[in-house]
Amino acid sequence: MKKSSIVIAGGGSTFTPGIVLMLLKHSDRFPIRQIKFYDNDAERQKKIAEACKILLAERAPEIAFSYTTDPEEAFTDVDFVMAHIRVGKYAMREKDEKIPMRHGVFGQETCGPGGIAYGMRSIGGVLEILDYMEKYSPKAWMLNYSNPAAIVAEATRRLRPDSRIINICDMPVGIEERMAEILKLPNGRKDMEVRYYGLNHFGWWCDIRDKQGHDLMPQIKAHVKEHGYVVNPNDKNVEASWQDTFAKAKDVYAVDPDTLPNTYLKYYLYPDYVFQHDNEHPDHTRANEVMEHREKHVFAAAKDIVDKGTAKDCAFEADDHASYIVDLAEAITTNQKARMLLIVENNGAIANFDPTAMVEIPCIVGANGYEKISIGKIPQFQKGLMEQQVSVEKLVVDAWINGSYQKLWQALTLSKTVPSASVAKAILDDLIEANKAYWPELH
Ligand SMILES: NC(=O)c1ccc[n+]([C@@H]2O[C@H](COP(=O)([O-])OP(=O)(O)OC[C@H]3O[C@@H](n4cnc5c(N)ncnc54)[C@H](O)[C@@H]3O)[C@@H](O)[C@H]2O)c1
Ligand SMILES: O=P(O)(O)OC[C@H]1O[C@H](O[C@H]2[C@H](O)[C@@H](O)[C@@H](O)O[C@@H]2CO)[C@H](O)[C@@H](O)[C@@H]1O
Ligand SMILES: [Mn+2]
Repeated sequence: MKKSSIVIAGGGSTFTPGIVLMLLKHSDRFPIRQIKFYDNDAERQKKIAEACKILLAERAPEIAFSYTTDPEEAFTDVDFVMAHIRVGKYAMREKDEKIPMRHGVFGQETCGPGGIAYGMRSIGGVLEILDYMEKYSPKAWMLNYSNPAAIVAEATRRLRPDSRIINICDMPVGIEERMAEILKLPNGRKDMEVRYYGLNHFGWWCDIRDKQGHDLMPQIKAHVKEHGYVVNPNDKNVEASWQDTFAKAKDVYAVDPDTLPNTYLKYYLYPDYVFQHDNEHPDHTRANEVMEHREKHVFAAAKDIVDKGTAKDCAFEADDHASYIVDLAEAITTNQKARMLLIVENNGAIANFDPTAMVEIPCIVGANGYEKISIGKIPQFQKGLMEQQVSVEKLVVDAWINGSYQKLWQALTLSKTVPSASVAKAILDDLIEANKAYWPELH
């Protein structure tokens, strides 16, 4: 079987070790000849890369490994670019989450004003690495995790319509794993076949069946009605804020019991609850939790490997976040025709929704990319919510392309998470100040 060459863009990411371990774990179905890391922060990347260098030398010496900040070195001779950059890093995520709070609106990484600010930073960064890929490895595929995936996907649709980029998200993967646990399915989520529709971080399951075609929705709904997506309330491996999110799915589900919701809908259906909950500790948001936990844990594990000179018994862990990107790469490499949720241009897959919208729906993935599964007409409730949200995302891309203050004010004003045009303007003016080093100049 063909051996692939991969560059991980955002090599200094806290998720990089998990992806490397997942790649090694699945090397039988997706063999690799080369792994490279690319980042624009040499110091951050070096800490992760030097640890992964030791791990790979010990566990997979046949794989060529290198890391660089030089685009030509990074993007030459690759089959896949696995992209998970965070433009502005956690310092800017913290601002995305805290600035809206000053104005009575919740702050979040990818949703509401925080997601809009993040999108205005990410578009340039993702286009830059996509252009590097097309320059140095034009036949490669970019498998993009960089967030906010909805805005990044709309920007690449508009500005790089012919690019070989597939935008993905692992939130449905994580929720489906929980559904499978609720159902006690032996092979986890892979024992399910789902129909799902929406935008990224803004979607619903409308049909879930086992491989024999039996309807699994009633049993899952009965659980979610009582417990949300919480499986074990005492699971020490789940951070408290994530446990809250899984529990809140109960109230999100109550609004439309005909479907099962993505957890992110809580931000749009209960923005008041989220703000009140987060405003109990406005100086300590999710970004602070991630810096105190995941970032500290991953970089401490990397340092431990380098200090000891071995990755034996190291604390690096693979996670489901990584398996999805491997599934996608394998499906393309082996023309597997695997059924996967992707963020793709609608073009009629959802019959009564904007054909140019980037929607998250099941696709069949093979060597030439993907084919969309037809969803048909969606209900008025979801259609109305999605039309508002997709318009926000499109206005953000308009603002980025045209350097338009007016369009970005409209995007914030239109968001279901912002109460008025005056609050939107106050948040916008603060975000402009904080993002001077990252956003295009607005006029
Ligand atoms: N799509 C999904 O479902 C999903 C799931 C998890 C994480 N993510 C995303 O993955 C990304 C990484 O997350 P993280 O928490 O590990 O972030 P992180 O800050 O730990 O790592 C991001 C890396 O990207 C680098 N970077 C920033 N701008 C860059 C640029 N212009 N070019 C090259 N490198 C650049 C940074 O230096 C950093 O090393 C984020 O965008 C996050 O939102 C997406
Ligand atoms: O607050 P964070 O940085 O921990 O998570 C934000 C991301 O959350 C989702 O990804 C989760 C995924 O759903 C879960 O199964 C597990 O793999 O961890 C991931 C990262 O926590 C979401 O899909 C991403 O877009 C967010 O960036
Ligand atoms: Mn996601």
